[in-house]
Amino acid sequence: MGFDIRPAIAVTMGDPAGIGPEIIVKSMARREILASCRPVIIGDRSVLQRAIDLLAADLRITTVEEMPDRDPASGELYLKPLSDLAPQDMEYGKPTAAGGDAVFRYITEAARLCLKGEVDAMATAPINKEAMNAAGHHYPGHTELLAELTGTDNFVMMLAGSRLRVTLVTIHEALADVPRLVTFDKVLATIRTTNGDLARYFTPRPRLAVLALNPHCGEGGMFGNEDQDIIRPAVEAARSEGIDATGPLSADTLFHLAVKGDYDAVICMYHDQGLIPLKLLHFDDGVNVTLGLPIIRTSVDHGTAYNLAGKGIASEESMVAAIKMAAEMAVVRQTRKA
Ligand SMILES: NC(=O)c1ccc[n+]([C@@H]2O[C@H](COP(=O)([O-])OP(=O)(O)OC[C@H]3O[C@@H](n4cnc5c(N)ncnc54)[C@H](O)[C@@H]3O)[C@@H](O)[C@H]2O)c1
Ligand SMILES: N[C@H](C(=O)O)[C@H](O)COP(=O)(O)O
Repeated sequence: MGFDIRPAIAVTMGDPAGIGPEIIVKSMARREILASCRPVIIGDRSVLQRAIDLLAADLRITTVEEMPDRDPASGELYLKPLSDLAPQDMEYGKPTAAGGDAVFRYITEAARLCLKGEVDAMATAPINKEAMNAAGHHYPGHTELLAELTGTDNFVMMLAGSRLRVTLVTIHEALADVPRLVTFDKVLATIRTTNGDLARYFTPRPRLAVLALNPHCGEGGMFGNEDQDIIRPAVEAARSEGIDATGPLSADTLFHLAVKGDYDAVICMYHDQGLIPLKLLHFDDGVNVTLGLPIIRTSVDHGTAYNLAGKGIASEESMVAAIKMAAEMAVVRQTRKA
């Protein structure tokens, strides 16, 4: 049994100075979005209207307090307004603390709506983390903020495209800190969470590749001991729990095999180990998914792109893919419950 009506998806507007509002408007003009879900934007009326005007989109805003239990009419855009930004706080390419505070409220409200079951999932447009921190909200990104809001200890960042999925053991960390943060517990927790949520939403028995930290898996200790001393035991522990994990595997060749189809996801030790190959293949349509949360959250795989903001030329493909994936995950969850 699926939904009686399409799943409700809260779409947070992202940094008002970036491309978020315009890629949302472009996405909402796409037939496939309304065919898959009932979106409600959490954001700012003036900023959204500016994006509609910029793109000359045939859309009109309906302000809502609660998620309506009917599909929007053709061209109707549901907006839950949470800010009323002044002109100086919505200038293209100029992030401000007021904008950073607004995005914090959009994300917090979307998470609350998900936790209360008023919407089925959330999809986020890009934020500027520096602006959010300047407003006093000290989080490296959405992922860590949502983990705190939902009381989640074991959360994992996944970026996914049709050819490759990567998950990360460490996320927004200085590279110099990574070796210290790659611990047995963290690697094992990442494998478990990746396995659990991939099985729940994407593929019944995930085949997981676990990458080495060092070149050639440390070459017997010549280039580091983490692979043999930490990652290998964590993979063995996961295998003893019945998880189909293999590793540590040399990162340089592994992506070639994963893209050929040998693995359903690649577990990477640090941000750019995974995100460089992912964005190389899927910059246009990749989706960022936070695994391990009690709610469904997806996002674009790119940032605020200030160099494009206000020009109307930024691609909406990743936003479209993120909203559609959130809706698909909500349907899978609903079907499982029934
Ligand atoms: N999900 C998120 O909220 C998220 C993700 C990544 C980066 N960020 C934030 O965004 C800000 C800028 O980061 P950055 O410069 O590293 O990355 P960025 O993704 O904003 O820009 C990198 C390059 O990609 C281009 N680009 C990005 N999105 C595009 C799109 N939709 N269509 C066409 N071209 C696009 C930009 O023009 C730029 O040349 C930072 O504050 C960063 O923290 C947020
Ligand atoms: N690491 C992500 C990327 O490069 O796409 C990005 O920073 C998003 O992080 P949050 O989803 O935590 O904001």
